[in-house]
Amino acid sequence: RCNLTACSSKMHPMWQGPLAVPGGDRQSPIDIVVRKSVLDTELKPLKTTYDPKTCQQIWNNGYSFLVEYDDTTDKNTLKGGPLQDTFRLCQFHFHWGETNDWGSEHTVDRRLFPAELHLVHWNADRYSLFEEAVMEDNGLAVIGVFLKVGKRHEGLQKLVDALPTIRHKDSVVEFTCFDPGCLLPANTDDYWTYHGSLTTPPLTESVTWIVMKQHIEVSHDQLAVFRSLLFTSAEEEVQKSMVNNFRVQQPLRGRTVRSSFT
Ligand SMILES: NS(=O)(=O)c1ccc(C(=O)O)c(S(=O)(=O)NCCc2ccccc2)c1
Ligand SMILES: [Zn+2]
Repeated sequence: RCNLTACSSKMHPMWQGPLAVPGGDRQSPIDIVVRKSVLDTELKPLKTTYDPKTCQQIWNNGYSFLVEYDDTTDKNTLKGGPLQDTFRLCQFHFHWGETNDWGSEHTVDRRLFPAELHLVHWNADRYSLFEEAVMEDNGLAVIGVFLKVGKRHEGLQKLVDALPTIRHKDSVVEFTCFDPGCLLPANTDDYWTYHGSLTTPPLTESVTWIVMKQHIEVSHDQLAVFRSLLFTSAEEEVQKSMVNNFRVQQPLRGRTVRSSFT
């Protein structure tokens, strides 16, 4: 519901995105230069409430795979942190590389991670639909969590087991009882936050980004299953592995990245 793919571009998956984006001075992702981030003591701890029963489906949109939630009630909310309003979870998805050497969208002091999780929320205090919020200043709040290769993530396995059933673009399967909270790191009090954009078309500058300092660990094998997905639909003759579905870092353009920790 919250994901009518805005447009699937034929260009290489590593989004360059349209060169001239309206405004274009708050694009994402960015490199987070730790020593240039500014401690903001007003930043509160994040408050997330997620109800696993509102998980609806998992699908391959030809760019990533999305796990979608019922966002017609306030069952899955994000509050606090840098946010003034209550935001509702619409979906979460990942970005990853063809090898463990790269794959994340944000970097920390130029350090790349093998993958990055994005939990997409929209401002339900000000807007009635995701589609409205996505076009508005601060209409969205996305939590970013870096993935590192290490021990197997038990909570992720249910999702990994569903991926072979959505190998091709536009395939959807019912997916229920999944708690997105299990994908957050133990410490959600330490994060960086800045004003940016979607990293996929329409690249709208409507996102308050909240990037977790602490990463989560997944196993090599779990990440390998991400790479078994395809960008292409079943009918296409040439099948292309879904890898490197990240956008390159964008200029900071004078923005300040705030930190909730020293
Ligand atoms: N990396 S990111 O968090 O910026 C992001 C990536 C993918 C998508 C997506 O919908 O595919 C999304 S989305 O769920 O926000 N949808 C954006 C496309 C869209 C625009 C307007 C209406 C519906 C969908 C966000
Ligand atoms: Zn994303």
